[in-house]
Amino acid sequence: MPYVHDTLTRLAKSSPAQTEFYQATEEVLECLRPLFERAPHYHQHSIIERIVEPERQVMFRVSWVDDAGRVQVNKGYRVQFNSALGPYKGGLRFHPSVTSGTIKFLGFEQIFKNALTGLPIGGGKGGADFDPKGKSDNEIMRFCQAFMSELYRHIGPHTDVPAGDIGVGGREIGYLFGQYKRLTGRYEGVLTGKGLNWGGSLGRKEATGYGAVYFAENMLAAKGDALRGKTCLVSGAGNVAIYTIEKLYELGAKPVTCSDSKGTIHDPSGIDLGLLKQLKEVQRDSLESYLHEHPEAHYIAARDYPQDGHAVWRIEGEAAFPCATQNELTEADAKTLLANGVTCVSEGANMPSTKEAVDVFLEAKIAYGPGKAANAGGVATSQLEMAQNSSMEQWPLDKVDQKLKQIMADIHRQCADTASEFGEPDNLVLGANIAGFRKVADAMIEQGVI
Ligand SMILES: NC(=O)C1=CN([C@@H]2O[C@H](COP(=O)(O)OP(=O)(O)OC[C@H]3O[C@@H](n4cnc5c(N)ncnc54)[C@H](OP(=O)(O)O)[C@@H]3O)[C@@H](O)[C@H]2O)C=CC1
Ligand SMILES: O=C(O)CCC(=O)C(=O)O
Repeated sequence: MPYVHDTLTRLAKSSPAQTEFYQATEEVLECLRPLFERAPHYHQHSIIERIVEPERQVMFRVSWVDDAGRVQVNKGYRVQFNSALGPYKGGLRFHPSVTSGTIKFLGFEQIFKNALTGLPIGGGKGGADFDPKGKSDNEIMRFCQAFMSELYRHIGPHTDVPAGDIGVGGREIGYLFGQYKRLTGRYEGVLTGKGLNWGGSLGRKEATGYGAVYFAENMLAAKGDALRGKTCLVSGAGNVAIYTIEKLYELGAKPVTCSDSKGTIHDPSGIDLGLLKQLKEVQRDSLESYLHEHPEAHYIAARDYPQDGHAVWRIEGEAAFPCATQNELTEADAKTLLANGVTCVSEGANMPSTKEAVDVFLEAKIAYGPGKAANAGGVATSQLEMAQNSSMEQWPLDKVDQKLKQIMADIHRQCADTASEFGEPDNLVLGANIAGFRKVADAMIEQGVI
């Protein structure tokens, strides 16, 4: 299929050094080959050439004053990738590793993820190379205010609705919302993940992690299995990891690991969830402090990780939930997971498995849920927050959770049905990419050349 190859070659030339973006586009476009054979009209409308180009990208300077009175400067980004299905929707990431390529890969993934939810949301993403670690609350506030002082002119409840991602949680959304309100004079649903007494939705904080566990339960049910009684490996120790662990306990599984950027905790008796929340949500402390309360647990410092992978994936378990960051699970890790008896991998993070690791999972035909399907519960619940904001309601937790459960079951069904339609019933990567793409591509064709 020359145009898949040509598009990838052109991207590699026009977006040099954007390796994560290239990785994400290559996976999607390669999966679309069998669809293009059956439906040549997508090529006639140049859909893939259009879909890999963001509709709009803004890059801006963020200047702010630290506690010592020094002026600090960061780079800010918002990529408004595709609005065929609705207003741009996607989180903001504050992390020192952020580049324009990171934001583009996340925005590209978001297009298909949001389409899979079946809700009217387009794809976008943003962020900054700002490191929230070690900053005071006042410094975080001044940074967020400076960031929003530029971003506010590009967003709105019917245009583009940002939310959280790595380094952006309830505290940051609060400061960003306050500054938007001050600059525009409008109290409206321009961000999601808001505080519960000022427009937030019950269940949004928990939704990504809960959704990744619901997705795993759906994948296992299709194979006549369940999470109950399984030992589970979770990476990360942030929003997604914490609520993955919480839901695993609720469903009768035993999560035994978590990790942050400095190291991994392995607690064979099960992660102490209350302590994890205290350390990460309240104290913003390193995971090493877990040992003060649980000296019997094991701590593996990042410097002692295997050369070719991550410590979490070398521990024995039956189901795995990568919930930290991109490319955190290598080919060697994937092989170790299989050798240790893992039969289910559900990705809470975005693109956490390298391409080679994904190939290992697909080859083995285990229950493998790619991030754009398995972690879609977060953005889906953000859309439920938008719906509550526009009708000036707040729904009870039960209602939000029931909707989340249904959305995750529907996403699983769409991915599985589409995979079967294309002759690879176990390949949910193929299913997710084709099912998401078709919705966006059809809408783009119906809306004309824009
Ligand atoms: N929040 C959401 O609703 C959604 C998030 N996601 C994805 O889930 C993943 C986690 O996000 P979230 O939990 O919100 O973020 P948080 O900032 O709450 O937590 C991130 C966790 O991952 C660790 N981590 C981050 N970057 C690295 C790195 N480069 N190396 C090692 N560890 C790292 C952090 O360690 P430390 O504590 O040391 O910083 C932290 O424990 C991301 O891939 C995100 O894109 C996907 C869908 C929705
Ligand atoms: O809730 C949202 O709008 C976006 C969540 C997100 O960033 C993601 O799905 O990766």
